[in-house]
Amino acid sequence: MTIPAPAPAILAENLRKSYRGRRAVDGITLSVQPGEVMGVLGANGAGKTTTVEMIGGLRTPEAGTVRVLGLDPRHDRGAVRQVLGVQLQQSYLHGALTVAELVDLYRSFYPDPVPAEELVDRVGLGAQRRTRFEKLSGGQQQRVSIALALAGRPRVVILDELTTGLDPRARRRLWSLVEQMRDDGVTVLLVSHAMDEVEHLCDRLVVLDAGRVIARGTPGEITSATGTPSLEEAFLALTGRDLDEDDDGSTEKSTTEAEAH
Ligand SMILES: Nc1ncnc2c1ncn2[C@@H]1O[C@H](COP(=O)(O)OP(=O)(O)OP(=O)(O)O)[C@@H](O)[C@H]1O
Repeated sequence: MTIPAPAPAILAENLRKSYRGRRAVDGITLSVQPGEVMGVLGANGAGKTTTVEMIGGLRTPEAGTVRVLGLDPRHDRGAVRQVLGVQLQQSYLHGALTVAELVDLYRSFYPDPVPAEELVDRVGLGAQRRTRFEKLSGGQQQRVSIALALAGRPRVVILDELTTGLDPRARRRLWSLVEQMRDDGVTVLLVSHAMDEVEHLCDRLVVLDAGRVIARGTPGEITSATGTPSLEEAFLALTGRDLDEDDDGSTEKSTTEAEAH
């Protein structure tokens, strides 16, 4: 007897989105299995944030479908909010509120939230509980937005640029947090620029370039498919640019899918 594969925790098919007539996301399909940590890697402007915002129901796709645990984030908003936690790149949080007030506010959205103290301690902000959000450092603000994404015990989490701008100790702390999520069976979609982060945390990844998936697989599968010794060199070989270079869509590039499996 064959055991059927579990339904994907995230399924996005043929997503498209343009801004002022220019395609930012051009037919992206990805699926993430329950409990998997999936990386979304790409240079600046490759379409990573637009993709995960569509998956999170924060942006409306021009075409394509999204399901999170079988739910449509745009039509089943209430139900999706109970199972999905989103940490966004830009923070829309109210600067005058303290960490404790923000945590209390977000906890109030859920029937069985994580206790406030545990949430704040998990991201290492116990000492900043009474500090206003606007007075925190960039890294501390990022950690608040992660704590808020975890407030409702989500089964699926989207993390956009988890550790950008953080010092090495803060990065390691957040990596442990993601490892803990994985141990708890949480599905994670992780947008990143950082090769070491993706290699360390992700079971599989998609590489985006100019709004398309140009490679997918485990970090090992992608490096061996490109015949390169490291993920960084695989990325260079696939895109012809390094991760700090902007993707302004004006350069010529391969649009062939280098599927690693
Ligand atoms: N609100 C917007 N209005 C107009 N253009 C946008 C908007 N958001 C994104 N874009 C453009 O769409 C393209 C993809 O942007 P997106 O933010 O999705 O890429 P990204 O891979 O997340 O980049 P980064 O790593 O810099 O965050 C870029 O060319 C960007 O300039």
